[in-house]
Amino acid sequence: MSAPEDPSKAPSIKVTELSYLFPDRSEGLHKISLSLPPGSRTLLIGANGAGKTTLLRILSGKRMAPAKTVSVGGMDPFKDGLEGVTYLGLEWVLNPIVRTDIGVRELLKSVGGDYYPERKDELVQVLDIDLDWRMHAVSDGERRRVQLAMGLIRPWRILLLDEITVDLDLLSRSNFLAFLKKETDTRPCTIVYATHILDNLADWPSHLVHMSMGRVKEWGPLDTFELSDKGTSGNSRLGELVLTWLKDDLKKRGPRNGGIGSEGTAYYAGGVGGYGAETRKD
Ligand SMILES: Nc1ncnc2c1ncn2[C@@H]1O[C@H](COP(=O)(O)OP(=O)(O)OP(=O)(O)O)[C@@H](O)[C@H]1O
Repeated sequence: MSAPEDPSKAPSIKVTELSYLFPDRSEGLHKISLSLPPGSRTLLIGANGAGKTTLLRILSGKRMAPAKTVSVGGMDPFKDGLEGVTYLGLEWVLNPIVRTDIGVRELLKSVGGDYYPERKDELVQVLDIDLDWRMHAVSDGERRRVQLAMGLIRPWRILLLDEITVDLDLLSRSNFLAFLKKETDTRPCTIVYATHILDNLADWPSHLVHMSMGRVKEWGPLDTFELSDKGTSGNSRLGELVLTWLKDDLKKRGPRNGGIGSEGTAYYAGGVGGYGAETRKD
């Protein structure tokens, strides 16, 4: 067994005045600055469309940022094609191989399971995976657990997670988050996790980043945020804080489509061609 590595040697993430235009010239990110220390676990929070995926894709080197605006472990992720950065997002989730008639053992082997047998065994246990499953015959959540094991077997230095835990049941997700926390505590690695699900997350992050409309509105270590007194547990206090952020962001953004909804359009009861989810009983 190799000697344990020093967690303090983890890479940091530094973003300086980063603005980003999409190919259609619309603005994706506006003057973002962040400094996430080695070994940090950052929660990236913001409404749909806030810019979380855009930022994560830049950090992973999948999109090019202007020179000197992004440094991951001292390198430019796009130019230097970073070794050790794992980005797990939608494209990765949609990889069709995980829907074919293939066994879990074979899949895990194909992503380095034999090179990292201890990590493989730990992930199989943490994610409660049956090595005899065949991927065309598992549930969505079981498939996602296998995918997570596949993505995490190689010992990454930076992990960028773009809400890929939605299919996990509460216990699997909780075990998974505990595993990630242990990783940052015991080896040099740093995590940024974009999520809308705050269950069991109160004690997880070291840092919070709040994004809205392509900007970072506030960020910093968790203990610098004032958590609401309304919730009794840490979980609901984090939830209250995020709810306040999102309501405020929505108010600042204003209604879409010139506010036609506020002029009486029936969104739910009947909605578009009776597609609405709510049923009026009167
Ligand atoms: N290729 C593109 N060209 C133009 N605009 C885009 C492109 N991709 C995304 N956008 C827009 O940029 C904004 C930010 O998108 P992004 O995917 O980063 O949001 P997000 O915070 O990850 O949202 P979600 O929580 O829904 O995943 C959205 O308004 C989206 O419509």
